[in-house]
This record gives sequence, structure tokens and C-alpha cells, in this order.
Amino acid sequence: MKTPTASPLYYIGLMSGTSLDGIDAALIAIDNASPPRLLATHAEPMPDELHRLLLTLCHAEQVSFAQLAAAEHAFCQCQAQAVKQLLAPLSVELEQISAIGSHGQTIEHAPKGHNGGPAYTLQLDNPSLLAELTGCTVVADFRRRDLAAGGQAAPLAPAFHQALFGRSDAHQLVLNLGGFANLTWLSSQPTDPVIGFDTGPANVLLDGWFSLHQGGRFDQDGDWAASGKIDEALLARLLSEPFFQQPPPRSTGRELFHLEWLQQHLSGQETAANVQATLAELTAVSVAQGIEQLQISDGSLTLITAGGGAHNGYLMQRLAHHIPRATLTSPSAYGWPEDWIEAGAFAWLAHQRLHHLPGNLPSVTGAQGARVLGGIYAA
Ligand SMILES: Nc1ncnc2c1ncn2[C@@H]1O[C@H](COP(=O)(O)OP(=O)(O)OP(=O)(O)O)[C@@H](O)[C@H]1O
Ligand SMILES: CC(=O)N[C@H]1[C@@H]2OC[C@@H](O2)[C@@H](O)[C@@H]1O[C@H](C)C(=O)O
Repeated sequence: MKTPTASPLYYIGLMSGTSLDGIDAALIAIDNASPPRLLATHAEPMPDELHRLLLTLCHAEQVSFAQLAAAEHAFCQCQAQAVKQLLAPLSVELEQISAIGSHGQTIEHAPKGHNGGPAYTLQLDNPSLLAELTGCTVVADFRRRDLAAGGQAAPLAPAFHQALFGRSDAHQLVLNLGGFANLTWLSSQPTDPVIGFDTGPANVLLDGWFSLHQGGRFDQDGDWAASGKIDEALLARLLSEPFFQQPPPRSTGRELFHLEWLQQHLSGQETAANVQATLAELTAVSVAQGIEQLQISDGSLTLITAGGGAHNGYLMQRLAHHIPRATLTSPSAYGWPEDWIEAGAFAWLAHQRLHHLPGNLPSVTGAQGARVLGGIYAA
């Protein structure tokens, strides 16, 4: 087994999450001495046409191969552009990059299968084309090995959270508020396993409802949600979804939580702004319930909040309200601004793959064991 060398190694991580807002590219450095360091970032916006096509694919009953190929091709071009823009202002040459870790675009995630069929998780990706377009080694297909080993294939970020934030005397929780929210618990007891799971929807429903009623991609700072009133009856109906009571390991996606799911729970009497306020509340309460499920012993609790939802002031207020015990903090204190942890995770996972090191945590995903994740597409 190879061990990491002392001089820094450079990796690029590419992540486009379930919000479909764009492709995040992060350049990181890994050495033996310190946690992974974030060196540079670039957010490549998703062209409107690709955004629409991917949204269609995520909800499609039937998809043509030509549509899939078109989406994959456009997505890969966008990724290559992200890499180019990331490196353009830097003195780092492509030859210095050990590998690009490409997450791909999640189109469907069914870790328990669909209608009795086999488990699957589908990320649209073309690592071969990306290797051609960039001239760089690409590591991709991170999730399916964990799935093959009986795991949920998600969330994968908790292992990176551990590498980044380590263990401290206080309990640390890392919350990613992306399209969906996932939570990692790094216990103050170093012998405790890392626990992590998806708590439920975050921006996916907020964005969808906002776009339907206000136009635009998202509710800036949660202002529209803040203008509404929480509808407790609607909230209770939404929270009755069995997913929220499931013990870990658990992960979810657009297959379960989508606008039609929301609409099935509406009485028709709600105002649109009140629904938005209730959706923000759903995220805050489901995160708080997820934390309660962990039954963390007394002591101080730090909640590191990351992902695009950390910019939603209203949502953050509601989180602070429901989790009074926790001190909310930004990962910027560790040199990692909130928007870059996931892209960083896939850069780190590429490093793990090249060095034959495990990428998953069985205590999180429920896999039968630790596994080396992903396939290598050489430059
Ligand atoms: N200033 C802001 N105010 C409110 N919401 C914001 C703001 N900035 C970003 N967001 C929200 O964050 C979302 C993007 O978050 P992020 O990039 O973490 O999602 P993602 O990577 O797609 O998610 P996932 O973790 O599910 O893969 C936007 O779609 C929006 O809902
Ligand atoms: C299948 C899939 O793409 N899941 C995403 C999604 O977005 C947030 C949450 O749901 C998390 O489970 C996961 O992403 C992060 C990067 C993860 O695997 O940790």
C-alpha cells in the first residue's frame, strides 16, 4: 500500500449537487502534516438549457438515450470549463494535478431499489471525456462501490469532515445544507464511530416552490420565507413522512422529496409565502430531530454549518431557535468557506482512491466494510 508523500499533492474536486445550481471546483493540497487545505475555488454556473434538461431527467418517467447523452456531454463540457477557469488565474499547471475527483450529477438515488428492484444510484458523468478535455487523470463513480458493499452510497462527506475537522474536546456536528441536508457527528470521544446521515430536504423544496411562485432560482437570504407565517398543521403533515423517523443509515433525494410530494400535503388554503416559511421550518425541525436522535451526552456542542443554505439568514435563525444547545459556527474558521466543502470532499476522495485508501465510513453508510471508492481514468 502506498502512503501519502510529505510534499503536497494537488487535487481538483468537482461537485454539482442536487440543487443543480452549477459546478463547484476546488483545488486542494494534501500533505502529511496538516488537514487538507483549500487553495482555490471556482463556481461554474450551469447554463439554463442544461439546468432545465437535468431537472427534466431527475423527474422523468421515460428518458431517451439521446437525451442522456446530450445532458452528459453538456455537463462534461461545463466541468472542463470549470477546471479551466479554476486554474486560469493560478500558477499551477495541469501537470501538477494528481487527479480530478468528479462526483457527476445525481439523477436518481434509490439505495433501497425501486418497486422491489435492485438498489441503484445514478450519477451522470463522462470521466473518459473529461480526461480527454482536461488532459488530467480523473477519478469518478465514487458511490457505487459502497452501494455494492450493501451501503447507502451516501452521504460520503462525513469521512472528509473527519479528515478536515478532526476530533476535539467538544462534540462537533457538521451540517451540509445543500439541496438535501446531511449531518455528521464527530464525537468528543475519539473511540466513538463517526455517524452521519441525510436529515431530509433543504434547498430542493425551497428553490422549487420559490421558482414556481416568484420566478428565479432561490429565495435570497430567505426573505420571502421570513415574510410568511409557519403553518403548524402543514408542518405536522410534512413531518409525518416516514423517512424522518428512520434510524441511520439513511439517505434520500429528489425521488422522494419533490414539488408533487409537497403539493400532496397542501390543503389548498395556504398562502404561497406561508408554505415557504413552513418549508424552511421543515428543514430546521428535521435537522433538530436528527440531532436529538443522536442522543449526544451533555457537554458543549459545535454545529459547523455549510452548503448554500448557510447563506439563508432566515433558515439559520430557525436552526438556532430549534437547537439552542449548539453554538453555530462557520467552517471558514478552519480555512474552508461554507460553499467548498463538498467539492473539497471529492478532491480528497480522489486522493484516497489513488493511494488505495478507503473513502467510505461503514458506520455512516451501513456498508459491510471500508472500501476504496471510484475508478481511475488515466490522463
Ligand atoms: N444567499 C442565499 N440565500 C438563500 N439561499 C441561498 C443563498 N445562497 C445559496 N443559497 C441556496 O443554496 C443552494 C445551493 O446550495 P449548494 O450549492 O450547497 O447545493 P448543492 O451542492 O446542490 O447541494 P447538495 O449538498 O444537495 O449536493 C441554492 O440553490 C440556494 O437554495
Ligand atoms: C446521492 C447524492 O448525490 N446525495 C447527495 C445529496 O446532497 C446532500 C445529500 O444528498 C448527500 O447525501 C449527498 O451528497 C454529499 C456530497 C455526500 O455524499 O456527502
